[in-house]
Amino acid sequence: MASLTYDLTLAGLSVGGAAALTGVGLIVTYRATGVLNFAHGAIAMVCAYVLRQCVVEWGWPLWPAAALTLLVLAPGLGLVLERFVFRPLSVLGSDPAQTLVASLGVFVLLVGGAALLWGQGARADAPELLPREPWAQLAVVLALTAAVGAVIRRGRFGRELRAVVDDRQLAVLGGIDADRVAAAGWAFGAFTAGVTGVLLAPYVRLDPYGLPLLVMEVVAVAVAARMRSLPVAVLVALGIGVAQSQLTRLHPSGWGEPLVQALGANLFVVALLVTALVLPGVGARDALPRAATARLPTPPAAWIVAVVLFLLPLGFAGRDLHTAVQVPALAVVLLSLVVVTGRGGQISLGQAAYAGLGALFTALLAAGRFPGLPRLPELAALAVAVVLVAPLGLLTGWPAIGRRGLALALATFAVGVGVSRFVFAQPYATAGLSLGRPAGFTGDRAYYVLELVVLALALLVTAALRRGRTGRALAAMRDHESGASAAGVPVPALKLLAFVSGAALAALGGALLGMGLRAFDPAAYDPVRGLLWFAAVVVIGADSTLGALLAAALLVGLDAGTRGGVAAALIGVLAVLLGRFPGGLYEALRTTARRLRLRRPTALTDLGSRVRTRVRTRLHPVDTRPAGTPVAAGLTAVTPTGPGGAGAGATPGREDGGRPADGGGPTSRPGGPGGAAPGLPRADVPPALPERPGRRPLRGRHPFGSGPRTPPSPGEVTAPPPGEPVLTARRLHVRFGGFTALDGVDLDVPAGRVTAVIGPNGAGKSTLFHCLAGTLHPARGEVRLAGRDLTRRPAHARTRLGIARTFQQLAVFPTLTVAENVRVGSEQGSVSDPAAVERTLRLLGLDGPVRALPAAGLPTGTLRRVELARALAGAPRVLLLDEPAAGLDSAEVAALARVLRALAADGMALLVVEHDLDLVADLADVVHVMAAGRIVASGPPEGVLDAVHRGAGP
Ligand SMILES: Nc1ncnc2c1ncn2[C@@H]1O[C@H](COP(=O)(O)OP(=O)(O)OP(=O)(O)O)[C@@H](O)[C@H]1O
Repeated sequence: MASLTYDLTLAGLSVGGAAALTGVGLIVTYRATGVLNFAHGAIAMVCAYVLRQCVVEWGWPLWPAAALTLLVLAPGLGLVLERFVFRPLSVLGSDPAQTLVASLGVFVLLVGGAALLWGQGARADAPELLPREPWAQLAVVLALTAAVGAVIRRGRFGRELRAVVDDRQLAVLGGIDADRVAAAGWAFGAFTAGVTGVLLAPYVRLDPYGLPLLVMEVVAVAVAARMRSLPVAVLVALGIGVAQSQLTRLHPSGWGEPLVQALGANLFVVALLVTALVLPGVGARDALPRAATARLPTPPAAWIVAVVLFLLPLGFAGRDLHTAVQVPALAVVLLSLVVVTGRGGQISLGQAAYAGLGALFTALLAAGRFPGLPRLPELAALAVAVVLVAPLGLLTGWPAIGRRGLALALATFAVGVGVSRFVFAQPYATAGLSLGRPAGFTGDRAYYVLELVVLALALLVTAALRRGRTGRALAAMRDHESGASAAGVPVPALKLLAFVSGAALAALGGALLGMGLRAFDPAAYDPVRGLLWFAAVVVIGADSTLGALLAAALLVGLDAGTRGGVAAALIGVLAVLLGRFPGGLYEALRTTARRLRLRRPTALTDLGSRVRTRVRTRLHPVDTRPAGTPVAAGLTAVTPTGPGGAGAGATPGREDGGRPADGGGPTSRPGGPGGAAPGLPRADVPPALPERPGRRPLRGRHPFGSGPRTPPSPGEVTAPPPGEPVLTARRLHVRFGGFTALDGVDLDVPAGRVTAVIGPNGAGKSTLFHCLAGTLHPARGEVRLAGRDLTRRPAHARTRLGIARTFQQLAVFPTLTVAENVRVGSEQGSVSDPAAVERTLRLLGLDGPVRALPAAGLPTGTLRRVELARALAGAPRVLLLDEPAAGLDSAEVAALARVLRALAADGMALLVVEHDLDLVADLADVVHVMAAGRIVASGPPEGVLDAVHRGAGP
């Protein structure tokens, strides 16, 4: 027994050593470049294949071949990837999620390339570099770890590496060559990948799909070490390796046996699930790259072409038709990614798991083997399977609530691998399972017709999820998650909806795929397929249904028409280049076509431009903008000016009757009383706003007056009269670790007043703001809206109850138009008033041509107005503004101040956190001064600001 323990420990150390090497390589690359290299396993596989090629095929001696593979090829591959893939991305200033897609692209490219070069079959003759007992391998691992640790801790390179990791830009300013550091990181990471591949290949299957996946399964080791500590990674790897091999000694009887066997073979996968789903995520702030989710309008002609192309196979016969049967099924699977990733902006690398579960459940139901359910005909089995798999979408939807970017990629990848290893690969679930086609559709042609019908239904579902209120809310969530929350979008519920509907669609497509092949084939739902499908949808245009159809046709058609692996290689190349063509392949083609058209003006385009110029002249009779001026900059000319419009002196007076209402005092700004400010509307007071002071707000009434009144819904908060606190905070305490950021703060935000909070950096203003907005929950204390306790309510719920906010860093939804941005705000608010959008657009001078423009690329001044309009469209009672003047010029600030004063005069409670004391003096009725987490002075602006100016304040 003792010798068995010893042997198993040795075997475990051997596996753990390879895993440790992977962990060390991943950590070094991540620390040097910020990239979690999903292609690590693929590099390992390529190196193993090259060594085998040299030794077995060409008969080279082992050690020179190994030296060439590990010391030249592997680091060279790393350098090439750094120079041609990842450095251009970092030069383009891309976000980390872009590099994630690129590294998936490299993975897919290398896997596809290997399949092309060496075929898809497994090789059992990989040369052994080191003896079978693990000591030599362990020595290599420990020596490498110690050397890397010493270099990082002591050498000059280590200092540079730490500087680059801490702050790349600062390091570059300090004279460090960050590219050199990144190149070294990539070269070393690729070297460790090569060593791992070469050491593992003789003991596992060497094939293009299996080995890379095996290597990536041990990513848990690096994640457990928080992508930092090399010793932790090595210890965790060795520990799991030994535990996994010791598990093989256990042989419980009954139902536990297959479970223990599965655990014994897959403990690294369990670790991956735990680290990805339970531990807090690494790199959790990255979103999906904008390029991957750009807005893609599809011309109707493209749809006609697609319909014709999808009908064509009905004229095929034999093998061609049999192959074509896979296309609609795969298209349905890819549509699931359009919903989850394209529209919802959520990374999902585990869709293959849902597709496979759809096929497996259908097969089990049709065979009468599904526990607790009778045998069902195929079509009924398909429908029930979809219903059963849909809630399993929570497996990835739930982690998505708190995770983004890399952390979400890892979580969804973990689910994909977990389902594959613990369900699809287990004989108890899949042994002897066949999957027939529905009666009446057994022939390929009839089955293809059935698939087309299902595809049409799936397209309708996808379209419904991408249009209207849900579609806009999903796009808002994709574009700016906290902005969407602030607009009242229930982000967690929406994420669950996206993943659940995505799982249902994937299950539907997966089951069709299985029926097409007349078998449940686990390999068809391998996690590597999940990565390939994700990359395919992203590169072709994630938010395009047509893109999904095209991707399906490409993936099936290319592999069938050429050698297996071509489609993967092509998708990989495109994913690697994704940073170069924003919006994906389809958008790149459209842009190129547009440019070509622009270069060759025709009589028709001349005529078109003349007509457009005439229309514009009529719309902008006094528009003297120079060519190229953004449309928004000319809005002043088309802004309607109703009673009280056109500015001068129209700003309502104050109840306090104190300071001049229109900036006439020493704090007044350029732009003048009522003067038109560029970028902000001349109509600084909305047409429907009251001109008399102190108008009392009406319950359920839109702040801009004349719109239809909606009766208050049950539970809706009633606004108190002006001057009375609407929003109150009592005894707020917030601690960050050992640091007290808020120390018993009390605050009242009264109706019809502008309340300002000022203070030095770090005083706690933003923390207080977050507590009021619901993005932070205080440890103690309470927040109430008109007496109603909101302390534990999330941000979107507070918005729905009447608290709107804007952000210091603009929170707009770039892929939505200006009008759609505002609609998102109106649709989630407590008062559902369709006219609110129009009135709000008019109020902020956004009702001209700019309303139809996507927000992306508009000037900051316009975007500030869009954000404010979005906040106002939900008819809030309280408006929280975080540094609203950030990024505006002084004329825009003056115009903004006029709008805000008008809102307060209409009864709204405004809270402004602001550094600009001139604006505070101009705008506020009450000023609170914060210092060290407390409110240290309060009062009217004159007294408080004078004290601050004299230095008596904090
Ligand atoms: N998430 C956090 N973790 C740790 N400390 C934090 C966190 N957020 C804020 N702090 C600390 O709490 C204190 C108050 O921060 P806060 O951002 O509220 O100040 P502020 O008055 O808004 O400053 P500024 O005007 O610079 O934005 C600061 O010392 C800040 O470093």
